[in-house]
Amino acid sequence: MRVAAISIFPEMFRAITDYGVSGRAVSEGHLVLDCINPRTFTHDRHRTVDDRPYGGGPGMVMKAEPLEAAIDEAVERVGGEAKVICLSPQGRVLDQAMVESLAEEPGLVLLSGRYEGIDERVLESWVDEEISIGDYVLSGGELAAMVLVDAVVRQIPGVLGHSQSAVEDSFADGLLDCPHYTRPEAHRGSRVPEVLLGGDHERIRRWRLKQSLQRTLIRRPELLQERELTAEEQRLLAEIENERPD
Ligand SMILES: NC(=O)c1ccc(NCc2cccc(O)c2)nc1
Repeated sequence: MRVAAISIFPEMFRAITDYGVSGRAVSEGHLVLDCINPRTFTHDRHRTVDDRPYGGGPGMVMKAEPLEAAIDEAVERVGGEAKVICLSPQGRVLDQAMVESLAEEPGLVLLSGRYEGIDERVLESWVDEEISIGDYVLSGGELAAMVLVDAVVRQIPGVLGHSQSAVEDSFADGLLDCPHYTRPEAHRGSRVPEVLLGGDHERIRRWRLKQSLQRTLIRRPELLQERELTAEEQRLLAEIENERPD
Protein backbone atom coordinates (compact mmCIF):
# COMPACT_ATOMS: atom_id res chain seq x y z
CA MET A 1 0.00 0.00 0.00
CA ARG A 2 1.24 3.49 -0.88
CA VAL A 3 0.51 6.31 1.57
CA ALA A 4 1.55 9.95 1.41
CA ALA A 5 1.27 11.92 4.65
CA ILE A 6 1.09 15.70 4.40
CA SER A 7 2.34 17.44 7.56
CA ILE A 8 4.54 20.31 8.72
CA PHE A 9 6.04 17.79 11.20
CA PRO A 10 7.06 14.88 8.92
CA GLU A 11 9.51 13.52 11.51
CA MET A 12 6.55 12.53 13.71
CA PHE A 13 5.82 9.68 11.32
CA ARG A 14 9.00 7.91 12.45
CA ALA A 15 6.73 6.58 15.19
CA ILE A 16 5.15 4.21 12.66
CA THR A 17 7.96 3.81 10.10
CA ASP A 18 10.66 2.88 12.64
CA TYR A 19 8.87 0.56 15.10
CA GLY A 20 6.84 -2.60 15.43
CA VAL A 21 4.38 -4.09 12.98
CA SER A 22 4.12 -0.93 10.86
CA GLY A 23 7.92 -0.53 10.87
CA ARG A 24 8.31 -4.10 9.61
CA ALA A 25 5.61 -3.48 6.99
CA VAL A 26 7.74 -0.60 5.70
CA SER A 27 11.02 -2.54 5.71
CA GLU A 28 9.34 -5.51 4.00
CA GLY A 29 7.78 -3.27 1.38
CA HIS A 30 4.12 -3.88 2.28
CA LEU A 31 3.80 -0.18 3.11
CA VAL A 32 5.44 2.75 1.33
CA LEU A 33 5.03 5.97 3.33
CA ASP A 34 6.07 9.29 1.83
CA CYS A 35 5.98 12.41 4.02
CA ILE A 36 5.38 15.72 2.29
CA ASN A 37 5.82 19.06 4.04
CA PRO A 38 3.64 21.94 2.80
CA ARG A 39 6.49 24.33 3.71
CA THR A 40 8.34 22.92 0.69
CA PHE A 41 5.76 24.68 -1.48
CA THR A 42 6.02 28.15 0.08
CA HIS A 43 7.83 30.99 -1.66
CA ASP A 44 8.06 33.72 0.96
CA ARG A 45 11.04 34.31 3.24
CA HIS A 46 9.21 32.99 6.31
CA ARG A 47 7.88 29.92 4.49
CA THR A 48 4.40 30.81 5.67
CA VAL A 49 1.85 27.97 5.83
CA ASP A 50 -0.72 29.63 8.09
CA ASP A 51 -2.46 32.97 8.45
CA ARG A 52 -5.03 34.78 10.57
CA PRO A 53 -8.68 33.72 10.23
CA TYR A 54 -11.11 35.91 8.28
CA GLY A 55 -13.86 36.96 10.64
CA GLY A 56 -11.37 37.19 13.51
CA GLY A 57 -11.16 34.78 16.42
CA PRO A 58 -8.28 32.92 18.07
CA GLY A 59 -5.52 30.95 16.41
CA MET A 60 -4.42 30.54 12.82
CA VAL A 61 -5.71 28.73 9.75
CA MET A 62 -3.61 26.67 7.33
CA LYS A 63 -3.31 28.44 3.97
CA ALA A 64 -4.80 26.74 0.90
CA GLU A 65 -1.98 27.22 -1.61
CA PRO A 66 0.87 25.30 0.12
CA LEU A 67 -1.55 22.50 1.07
CA GLU A 68 -2.92 22.17 -2.45
CA ALA A 69 0.59 22.00 -3.91
CA ALA A 70 1.45 19.35 -1.31
CA ILE A 71 -1.70 17.35 -2.15
CA ASP A 72 -0.82 17.53 -5.85
CA GLU A 73 2.65 16.14 -5.14
CA ALA A 74 1.24 13.52 -2.76
CA VAL A 75 -1.29 12.18 -5.29
CA GLU A 76 1.52 11.84 -7.81
CA ARG A 77 3.74 10.05 -5.25
CA VAL A 78 1.08 7.42 -4.53
CA GLY A 79 0.67 6.77 -8.22
CA GLY A 80 -2.17 9.03 -9.30
CA GLU A 81 -5.03 6.89 -7.95
CA ALA A 82 -5.56 8.13 -4.40
CA LYS A 83 -8.25 8.81 -1.83
CA VAL A 84 -7.48 12.14 -0.17
CA ILE A 85 -8.39 12.06 3.52
CA CYS A 86 -8.22 14.90 6.05
CA LEU A 87 -7.96 13.88 9.71
CA SER A 88 -10.16 16.20 11.75
CA PRO A 89 -12.72 16.22 14.55
CA GLN A 90 -15.33 17.04 11.89
CA GLY A 91 -14.85 13.68 10.19
CA ARG A 92 -16.69 10.37 10.29
CA VAL A 93 -15.43 8.42 13.30
CA LEU A 94 -13.06 5.61 12.25
CA ASP A 95 -14.18 2.04 12.97
CA GLN A 96 -12.95 -1.42 11.94
CA ALA A 97 -15.28 -1.57 8.92
CA MET A 98 -13.80 1.69 7.59
CA VAL A 99 -10.27 0.37 8.30
CA GLU A 100 -10.96 -2.77 6.24
CA SER A 101 -12.39 -0.68 3.41
CA LEU A 102 -9.43 1.73 3.43
CA ALA A 103 -7.06 -1.25 3.22
CA GLU A 104 -8.52 -1.98 -0.23
CA GLU A 105 -7.56 1.46 -1.58
CA PRO A 106 -4.58 1.52 -4.00
CA GLY A 107 -3.25 4.74 -2.44
CA LEU A 108 -4.06 7.08 0.42
CA VAL A 109 -3.16 10.74 0.92
CA LEU A 110 -3.50 11.74 4.57
CA LEU A 111 -3.73 15.43 5.33
CA SER A 112 -2.78 16.36 8.89
CA GLY A 113 -3.84 19.85 9.84
CA ARG A 114 -2.41 21.96 12.65
CA TYR A 115 -3.53 25.22 14.22
CA GLU A 116 -7.30 25.84 14.21
CA GLY A 117 -7.73 23.95 10.97
CA ILE A 118 -7.56 24.16 7.23
CA ASP A 119 -8.93 26.73 4.76
CA GLU A 120 -12.36 25.32 3.83
CA ARG A 121 -11.67 25.69 0.11
CA VAL A 122 -9.07 22.89 0.38
CA LEU A 123 -11.63 20.58 1.98
CA GLU A 124 -14.26 21.48 -0.64
CA SER A 125 -12.08 21.02 -3.71
CA TRP A 126 -9.40 18.44 -2.83
CA VAL A 127 -10.43 16.28 0.11
CA ASP A 128 -12.54 13.20 -0.59
CA GLU A 129 -13.32 12.37 3.02
CA GLU A 130 -12.77 13.72 6.53
CA ILE A 131 -12.10 11.06 9.16
CA SER A 132 -11.90 11.45 12.94
CA ILE A 133 -10.33 8.93 15.31
CA GLY A 134 -12.68 9.97 18.10
CA ASP A 135 -14.58 12.87 19.62
CA TYR A 136 -11.72 14.90 21.04
CA VAL A 137 -9.44 17.67 19.79
CA LEU A 138 -5.73 17.01 19.21
CA SER A 139 -2.98 19.57 18.55
CA GLY A 140 -2.65 18.21 15.04
CA GLY A 141 -3.86 15.50 12.70
CA GLU A 142 -0.55 13.59 12.67
CA LEU A 143 -1.31 11.21 15.56
CA ALA A 144 -4.73 10.53 14.04
CA ALA A 145 -3.10 9.81 10.66
CA MET A 146 -0.67 7.39 12.34
CA VAL A 147 -3.50 5.61 14.14
CA LEU A 148 -5.27 5.16 10.81
CA VAL A 149 -2.13 3.86 9.06
CA ASP A 150 -1.37 1.42 11.90
CA ALA A 151 -4.88 -0.02 11.85
CA VAL A 152 -4.96 -0.24 8.03
CA VAL A 153 -1.49 -1.77 7.62
CA ARG A 154 -2.51 -4.69 9.89
CA GLN A 155 -5.07 -5.65 7.26
CA ILE A 156 -2.47 -6.06 4.50
CA PRO A 157 -1.84 -9.77 3.78
CA GLY A 158 1.63 -10.78 4.93
CA VAL A 159 2.04 -7.98 7.45
CA LEU A 160 0.91 -9.99 10.47
CA GLY A 161 2.51 -13.39 10.83
CA HIS A 162 0.22 -16.41 11.31
CA SER A 163 0.68 -16.03 15.06
CA GLN A 164 -1.03 -12.62 15.10
CA SER A 165 -3.70 -13.02 12.44
CA ALA A 166 -5.80 -9.87 12.03
CA VAL A 167 -8.85 -12.10 11.73
CA GLU A 168 -8.48 -12.98 15.43
CA ASP A 169 -8.26 -9.29 16.38
CA SER A 170 -11.03 -8.15 18.62
CA PHE A 171 -13.37 -5.89 16.60
CA ALA A 172 -12.45 -8.00 13.59
CA ASP A 173 -15.53 -10.08 14.44
CA GLY A 174 -17.36 -7.17 16.05
CA LEU A 175 -16.79 -8.28 19.65
CA LEU A 176 -14.43 -7.10 22.37
CA ASP A 177 -11.41 -9.32 22.99
CA CYS A 178 -11.38 -12.09 25.60
CA PRO A 179 -8.98 -12.01 28.59
CA HIS A 180 -5.38 -13.16 27.94
CA TYR A 181 -2.94 -14.83 30.36
CA THR A 182 0.66 -15.99 30.28
CA ARG A 183 3.13 -17.51 32.78
CA PRO A 184 3.22 -17.82 35.75
CA GLU A 185 0.03 -19.80 36.46
CA ALA A 186 -0.28 -18.12 39.87
CA HIS A 187 0.59 -14.45 40.15
CA ARG A 188 0.17 -12.71 43.49
CA GLY A 189 -2.38 -15.35 44.47
CA SER A 190 -4.44 -14.94 41.31
CA ARG A 191 -4.63 -18.06 39.15
CA VAL A 192 -5.08 -18.55 35.40
CA PRO A 193 -8.58 -19.98 34.62
CA GLU A 194 -8.32 -23.79 34.69
CA VAL A 195 -9.91 -24.18 31.24
CA LEU A 196 -6.86 -22.51 29.64
CA LEU A 197 -4.39 -24.84 31.34
CA GLY A 198 -5.86 -27.99 29.78
CA GLY A 199 -5.50 -28.87 26.15
CA ASP A 200 -9.19 -29.04 25.27
CA HIS A 201 -9.07 -26.58 22.34
CA GLU A 202 -12.77 -26.73 21.60
CA ARG A 203 -13.59 -25.99 25.26
CA ILE A 204 -11.02 -23.13 25.21
CA ARG A 205 -12.51 -21.70 22.00
CA ARG A 206 -16.00 -21.74 23.53
CA TRP A 207 -14.76 -20.19 26.80
CA ARG A 208 -13.00 -17.39 24.92
CA LEU A 209 -16.06 -16.69 22.76
CA LYS A 210 -18.28 -16.57 25.88
CA GLN A 211 -15.83 -14.19 27.56
CA SER A 212 -15.86 -11.90 24.50
CA LEU A 213 -19.66 -11.90 24.42
CA GLN A 214 -19.87 -11.21 28.16
CA ARG A 215 -17.40 -8.32 27.96
CA THR A 216 -19.15 -6.85 24.96
CA LEU A 217 -22.56 -7.16 26.65
CA ILE A 218 -21.29 -5.42 29.78
CA ARG A 219 -18.94 -2.80 28.32
CA ARG A 220 -20.27 -2.06 24.82
CA PRO A 221 -23.82 -3.50 24.54
CA GLU A 222 -24.52 -1.35 21.48
CA LEU A 223 -22.01 -3.42 19.49
CA LEU A 224 -24.29 -6.43 19.91
CA GLN A 225 -27.18 -4.53 18.31
CA GLU A 226 -25.32 -4.22 15.02
CA ARG A 227 -24.13 -7.80 14.90
CA GLU A 228 -25.61 -10.99 13.50
CA LEU A 229 -25.28 -13.62 16.25
CA THR A 230 -24.57 -17.26 15.36
CA ALA A 231 -26.72 -19.94 17.01
CA GLU A 232 -23.83 -20.77 19.31
CA GLU A 233 -23.40 -17.09 20.28
CA GLN A 234 -27.11 -16.80 21.03
CA ARG A 235 -26.85 -19.90 23.26
CA LEU A 236 -23.82 -18.50 25.07
CA LEU A 237 -25.53 -15.13 25.57
CA ALA A 238 -28.54 -16.93 27.07
CA GLU A 239 -26.17 -18.74 29.47
CA ILE A 240 -24.62 -15.38 30.38
CA GLU A 241 -28.01 -13.78 31.00
CA ASN A 242 -28.97 -16.71 33.25
CA GLU A 243 -25.71 -16.43 35.21
CA ARG A 244 -26.00 -12.67 35.69
CA PRO A 245 -26.59 -11.61 39.33
CA ASP A 246 -30.10 -10.15 39.63
N1 LIG B 1 -10.27 13.42 16.54
C1 LIG B 1 -9.42 13.54 15.50
O1 LIG B 1 -9.27 12.63 14.67
C2 LIG B 1 -8.63 14.83 15.37
C3 LIG B 1 -7.97 15.15 14.19
C4 LIG B 1 -7.24 16.34 14.10
C5 LIG B 1 -7.20 17.17 15.21
N2 LIG B 1 -6.53 18.35 15.21
C6 LIG B 1 -6.04 18.97 14.01
C7 LIG B 1 -7.17 19.63 13.30
C8 LIG B 1 -8.12 20.35 13.99
C9 LIG B 1 -9.15 20.95 13.26
C10 LIG B 1 -9.28 20.81 11.92
C11 LIG B 1 -8.33 20.07 11.24
O2 LIG B 1 -8.42 19.93 9.92
C12 LIG B 1 -7.28 19.46 11.95
N3 LIG B 1 -7.85 16.83 16.36
C13 LIG B 1 -8.56 15.68 16.44
